[in-house]
Amino acid sequence: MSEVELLHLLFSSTTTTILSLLLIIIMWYHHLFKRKDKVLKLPPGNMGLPFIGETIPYLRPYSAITVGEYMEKQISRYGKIYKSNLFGEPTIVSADAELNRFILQNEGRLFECSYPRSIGGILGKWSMLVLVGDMHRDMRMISLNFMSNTRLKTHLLKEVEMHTLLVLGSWKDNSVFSAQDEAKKFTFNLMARHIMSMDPGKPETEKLKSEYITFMKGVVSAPLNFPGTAYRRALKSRSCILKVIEQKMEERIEKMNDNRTLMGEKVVIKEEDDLLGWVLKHSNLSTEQILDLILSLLFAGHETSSVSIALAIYFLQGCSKAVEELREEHLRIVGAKKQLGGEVGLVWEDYKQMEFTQCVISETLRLGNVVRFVHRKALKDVHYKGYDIPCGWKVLPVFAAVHLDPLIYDDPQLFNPWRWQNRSNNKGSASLLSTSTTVTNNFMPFGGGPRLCAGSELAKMEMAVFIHHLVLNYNWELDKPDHPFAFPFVEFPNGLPIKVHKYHHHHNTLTMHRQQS
Ligand code: HEM
Repeated sequence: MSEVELLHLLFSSTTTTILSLLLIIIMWYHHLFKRKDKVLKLPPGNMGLPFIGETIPYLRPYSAITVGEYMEKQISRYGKIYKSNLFGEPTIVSADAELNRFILQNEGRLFECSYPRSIGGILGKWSMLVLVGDMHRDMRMISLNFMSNTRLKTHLLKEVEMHTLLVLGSWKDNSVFSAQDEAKKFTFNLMARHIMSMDPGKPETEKLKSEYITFMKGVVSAPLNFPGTAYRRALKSRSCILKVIEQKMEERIEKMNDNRTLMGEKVVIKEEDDLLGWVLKHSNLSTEQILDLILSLLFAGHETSSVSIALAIYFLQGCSKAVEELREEHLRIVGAKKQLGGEVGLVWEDYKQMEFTQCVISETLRLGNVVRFVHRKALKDVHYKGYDIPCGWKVLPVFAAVHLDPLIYDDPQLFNPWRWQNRSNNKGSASLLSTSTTVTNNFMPFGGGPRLCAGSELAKMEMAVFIHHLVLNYNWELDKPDHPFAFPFVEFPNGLPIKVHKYHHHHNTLTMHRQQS
C-alpha cells in the first residue's frame, strides 16, 4: 500500500469514527429528551446544546434586582414553567409561585434536595445542603436547637449587638471603605464566636476568615479540579479550614475531660456554650460529620446574611425617606429605654418594636434575592398544571422570579418597604417575626417546607440590630458607583464603597455603649 493510500485510509477511518460518535451522541440525546416528549406532556422549552444545554446563558451575570434578560425571554416565550437543560441535566425551571410552594412542601415525597455534585465535594458529604432523609433531619434538629427563639432571646441578641458595635464602632468620621467587607466581618465574627467561641481579631480567627474567602470563590466557581483553578484552591482551603475546626475540637474534648477530673474535687470550669460543645456533649455524630456540619454552618450562616446587610445599606442610601422613618422608630426605642433607666443594650421587647425595620428587611430580601433558586429533583413522575415532570429530572424553583413578578408585587423593581405595612393592601405579604406565614405565601427568601432556612430568625435579627445602630450613628453615601449583580450568587463587584459621616443626636448609641462599658 502506498503512503498516500495509507493516509487516505487513516483519514477516512478517523472521519468514520468521528461521524459514528456524533451519531451516537445525537441518538442518545434524541432518546433522552425527544422520546419522552411524545409520551409525556413536558412543559415547553429549549434543551439547548447537547451536554452543556443552556447553562452558559443561564449563569451569565445580571442585575440582582431583575431575573436577567435570559430568563425574562424564556418566561415570555414559554410561560412560567419551562423545560431546559442546565448543569448537564434535563431540568424544569419554575417561576410559578404555586409550583414553587408545591415543590418545597413535597420534599422527600415527590421531590428531593439535589445540589450539583461539586457542592458536595466542597461542602462535604455530611453538609446539610447535600443530606436527605433521616440524616438531614438529625442535623437539622441540631441546627434548629441551636438557633431556637429561646437562644435568640437569651444569648444571640446580646452577641449580635456586641459584634455590630465592634464593627460600627471602628468606622471613622468621613472615612471610605467597602461596606460589603464590613458586613462580612460582622457576620463571620458572629458565627465563629457562636459556633466555636473564636474571638474576633485573634490570629486563628483571622486565618480562618481568609481561608473562607478562598473557599467561597471555589464554592461558586466551575467545578474544575485542575491545578490553578479556583475550585482546586478552594478544596485546599477546605482542608485548612477542617484542620482549624479539628484542632478546636481536640482542645475542647481535652477541656471537657479536664472538667470531669476536676469535678471530682468539686471544681467546675465553665464550658463554652457554643455549637461545638453542644454537638460533642449531646450528639452521636462522628468527627467527620461534626467537621462538615460546622464548616457548612459557618458557610450558610455568614455569606447570605452579610450580602443581605450590604443590600440593605445599598437600597437605603437610595431611599432617604426610609432612613428617616427608620431613625424615628429607633430613636423612639432608645428614648423609651432611657426614660425607664434600664439596660443600655437591646432586649427582646426592643426588638419586637422594630416594625418598620422588619418591612425594610422584607423588602431588601424580596428585591435583592440573596438565594435566587434552589436545586431539587423529582422522585416520581409528577403531574402539575397539565404538565408532566418526569422522575429523575432536576427542578429549579426560582424564588427571585416570583419576588419580581409584577402580577404579585406592584412596581416590583422599586424599593418600597411600605408595601409590607398594610398586609390587606398587598398581593404578597410578610409578617413580623414569623416564619410560618413566609412558607404559605409568595414570599420565600428563606425557602420553605422541611428545609426552610434554619437561621432565618437569626438572619432577620442580625439585619435589624445592624440597621438600628447604623441609622442611629451614621449617614452614608456611595463613594463610587456600584450595583448588586447575580453571578447567580449576589455580590457587589466594587465591594460597595461607602463614605460615612457621624450622625449627631442625643441618643448616640455608640457613645452610650462606650460610656457604660
Ligand atoms: C438573609 C440571610 C439568609 C438567607 C436569604 C438564607 C436562605 C436560605 C435558603 C433559601 C435555604 C434553603 C436551601 C434549600 O432549600 O435548598 C437555607 C437553608 C439553610 N440556612 Fe439559610 N439563609 C440565610 C441565613 C442563614 C443563617 C444566618 C444561618 C445560620 C447558621 C443559616 C443556616 C441555614 C441552614 C442550616 C440551612 C439548611 C436547612 C436545611 O436543609 O434543613 N441561614 N437558607
